[in-house]
Amino acid sequence: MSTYKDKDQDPRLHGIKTKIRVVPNFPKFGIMFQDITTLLLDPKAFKDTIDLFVERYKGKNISVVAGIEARGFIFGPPIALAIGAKFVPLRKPKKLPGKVISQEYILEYGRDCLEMHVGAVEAGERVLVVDDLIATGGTLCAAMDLLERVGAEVVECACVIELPELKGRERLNGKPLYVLVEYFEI
Ligand SMILES: O=P(O)(O)OC[C@H]1O[C@H](OP(=O)(O)OP(=O)(O)O)[C@H](O)[C@@H]1O
Ligand SMILES: Nc1ncnc2[nH]cnc12
Repeated sequence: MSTYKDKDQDPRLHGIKTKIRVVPNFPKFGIMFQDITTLLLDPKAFKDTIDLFVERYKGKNISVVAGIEARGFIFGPPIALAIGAKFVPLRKPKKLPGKVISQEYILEYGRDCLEMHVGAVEAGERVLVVDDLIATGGTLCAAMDLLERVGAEVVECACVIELPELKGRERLNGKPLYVLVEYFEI
């Protein structure tokens, strides 16, 4: 049996999790793909998602929301606008036109890399890192490494979904992670 478990009792969380479609065996056999495109089709559930993050981060003196390509680009910008922060895209290789710093990371199979424009984030800035999902945690780790290399302070990582069985949270070296829903395969 697979299921989502509520993080807390906020009734908006139930609506959000019912809108996430789980697609078995995509993109390969054995993966239970968490499809957030169905959440985006429901304006209330999408707005509730953004509102929950905004309620948590408003007034926390965060000047940067860093969103991870691709799905962090969906949730990050509305959060940034609502809390009065700038949005900084962390992109896959060779997409950003300016001077970049790069951080490689290990995936379950193979390697990938994230890049950030030099000068987009300054030393001492307080940053929220946003993505749709944490699985093994490799992507969020690379994002935090990039930001910390330029002297920024990562306040927290925020994701819509966590796959706790993959233990990604343990790879974050104690950095706080806030998620709205957890998905368990058993
Ligand atoms: O915790 P991890 O094991 O690192 O996995 C999480 C990452 O995987 C997915 O992105 P993906 O790499 O599939 O890229 P995409 O959003 O460009 O499709 C997801 O959107 C996260 O960014
Ligand atoms: N199960 C999953 N669903 C969606 N995106 C993912 N990225 C890594 N694992 C994933």
